[in-house]
Amino acid sequence: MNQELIRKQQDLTARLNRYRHEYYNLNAPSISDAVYDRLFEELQDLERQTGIQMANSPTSTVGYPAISKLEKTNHPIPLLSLDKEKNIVEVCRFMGEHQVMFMLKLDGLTIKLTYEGGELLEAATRGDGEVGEIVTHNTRAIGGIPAHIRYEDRLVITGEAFIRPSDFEQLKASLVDNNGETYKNGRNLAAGSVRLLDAKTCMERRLMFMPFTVLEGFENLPRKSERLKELSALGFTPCKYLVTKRTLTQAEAEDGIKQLQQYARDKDIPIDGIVVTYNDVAFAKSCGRTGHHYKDGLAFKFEDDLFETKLQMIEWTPGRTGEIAPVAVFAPVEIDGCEVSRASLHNLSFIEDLELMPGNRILVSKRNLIIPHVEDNLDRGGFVLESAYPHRCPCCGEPTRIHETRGRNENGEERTIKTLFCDNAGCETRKLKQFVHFVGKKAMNIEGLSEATLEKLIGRGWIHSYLDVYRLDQHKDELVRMDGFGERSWQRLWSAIQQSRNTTFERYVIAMDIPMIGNTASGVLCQVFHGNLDEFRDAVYAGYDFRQLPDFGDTLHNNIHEWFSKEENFCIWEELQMMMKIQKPVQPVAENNTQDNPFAGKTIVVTGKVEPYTRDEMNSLIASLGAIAGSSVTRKTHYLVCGEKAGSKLSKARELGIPVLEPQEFFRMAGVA
Ligand SMILES: NC(=O)c1ccc[n+]([C@@H]2O[C@H](COP(=O)([O-])OP(=O)(O)OC[C@H]3O[C@@H](n4cnc5c(N)ncnc54)[C@H](O)[C@@H]3O)[C@@H](O)[C@H]2O)c1
Ligand SMILES: [Zn+2]
Repeated sequence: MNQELIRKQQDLTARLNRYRHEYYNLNAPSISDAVYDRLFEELQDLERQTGIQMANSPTSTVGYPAISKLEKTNHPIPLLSLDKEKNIVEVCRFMGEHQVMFMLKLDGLTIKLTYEGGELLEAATRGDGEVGEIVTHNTRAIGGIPAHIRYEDRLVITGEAFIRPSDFEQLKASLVDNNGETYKNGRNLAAGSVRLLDAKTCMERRLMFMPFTVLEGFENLPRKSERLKELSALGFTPCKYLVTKRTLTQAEAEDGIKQLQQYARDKDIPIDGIVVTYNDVAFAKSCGRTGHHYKDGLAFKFEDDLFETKLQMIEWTPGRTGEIAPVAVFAPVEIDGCEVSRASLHNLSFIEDLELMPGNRILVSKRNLIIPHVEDNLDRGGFVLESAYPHRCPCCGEPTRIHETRGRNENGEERTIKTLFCDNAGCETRKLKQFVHFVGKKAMNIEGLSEATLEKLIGRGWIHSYLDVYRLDQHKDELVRMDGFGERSWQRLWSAIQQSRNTTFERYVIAMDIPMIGNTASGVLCQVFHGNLDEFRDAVYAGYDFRQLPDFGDTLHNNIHEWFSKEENFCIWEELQMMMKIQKPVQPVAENNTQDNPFAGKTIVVTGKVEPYTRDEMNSLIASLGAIAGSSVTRKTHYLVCGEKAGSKLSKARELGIPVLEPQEFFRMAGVA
């Protein structure tokens, strides 16, 4: 047993160290802070049980050794982390009768500033607490750092460089991290920016600095809060804090925390907790330290939304493409007042990565407060892929197959993704789901054909193919005698079926269920092929390259060609059309326009405000010119129409050498001015 615990401890130490490298050096973490913190606690537990602590354990070291081209500097007074606490009762116990400061726990990157003779000598990051990186060159690019101060003695302060949440929202649209992905949060962007070699780029990141501790200087003042307050007069903006005047009740402590949280929201300051620290400098010093933190303070972290539970089983259900989707079934947990006991596991690779087996303790969250998600497995080890999935389809019993595709995982990294398939075209569940899609709102839109009704109709053998839906009247007599069905239901259903014959290019294409062709893609196809299904089909057989269309890539291109290459698909495509009346596209292509305007067949992207038009109106105008309205600037874009307050699309177009048109010029060329 002990051996097993030690193995687990070593695995977890190695994993957490990998996460630290991603977080501190690459500024691109692959797991959330909440999950990191839970694994950290798990490791602390294991260390207590085994009585062993590795020299490189994250529980006894700070940050991570920095690897970068930046020069290094020593911290004679080590810069440590903070002990974490989620329980307010523990926070009150920690405070005891001491005077404490409640402070914002700023969420950015810690910087230490050293001044001598009133001049800024050096700015450095925390690094591993003993050795940090010199980032003095970037101080001019960070708001809130005075270069000269009216204080002649040596002054050393620590504080946080951060990006305001509202600034981050704007910046993230145009920036990517080390992996070429958009930044997940402002802390990663702030950390990446402070450590840039080039101050000019750093300047664009709108960083702010707020000091929270005076390490050296103002030695005559006995309290931390007094020393911090002095910094205001020198031109700094100290971190917001409250000082206790007497011992607080739990309710008062909670109230203080709420006040600070509200303050941070109002002032647009990013925080990930509240710091509680003894105010008396001499007493604080006497508290000592561990390898990880000083004992004079702690970080109260807001209750995260991770829930520990036990995985009971993995349920597998075939869908309409034949893909068999895994769902985790776990012991119910209450999240935001709802009981949750199931979460999608996406695919086989997701299960493999988490090494999930029934009986494991797992961490579950609700992402964006809606979708339950399995974040991590606390009991890894002993996983065997072969026993993780059913070798026969749970619906039809035919052998399953593992399908491998190149794709991206949750963090956007490219990798092989394994999915489980049932290839049996007659597999009942699969067929049922296909029909559900076929009659759905975006496809043929037949009201009254619920999944339950479809299941009955398929079960009685009345519908095998889509065509059978339109021949249901052959079974009318039996149908009206079916449970819960009657003459009136039949009339309603039959009239809905008849109405659905009057349909559009887009609906028809969606109903055919070509993988990944939904609303947007079918809309583009409708425009390009003038709402004409035959024109589209002919183009496919003539080898049309769909990659030239906006937002179409290799996958969509291949999906279309693959779909049409199957004879049974082609038959349905042709036969079903005979039962349909395809309406002309809503935006009729202005024939005379297409001939003599230069935009026919071109892809046009609009950015910024083009008064007095809304974006939708601009897109309709583009469509009426026989052109395609793209949503992002790529190499396939022909023109960018650039209105007021243009953003990153403009720089992208310039980078790619794509012609940029002023709105007036665009209207003139289009002949609508
Ligand atoms: N997602 C990941 O992969 C990953 C990896 C490593 C670390 N992390 C996150 O980082 C945390 C540990 O990192 P850490 O030790 O760098 O930071 P921390 O979250 O433990 O906080 C300690 C730091 O907070 C700063 N701070 C901000 N405001 C302060 C104030 N008012 N007073 C004092 N200090 C203040 C200080 O620099 C201090 O060093 C973890 O809890 C986790 O959330 C995440
Ligand atoms: Zn099957």
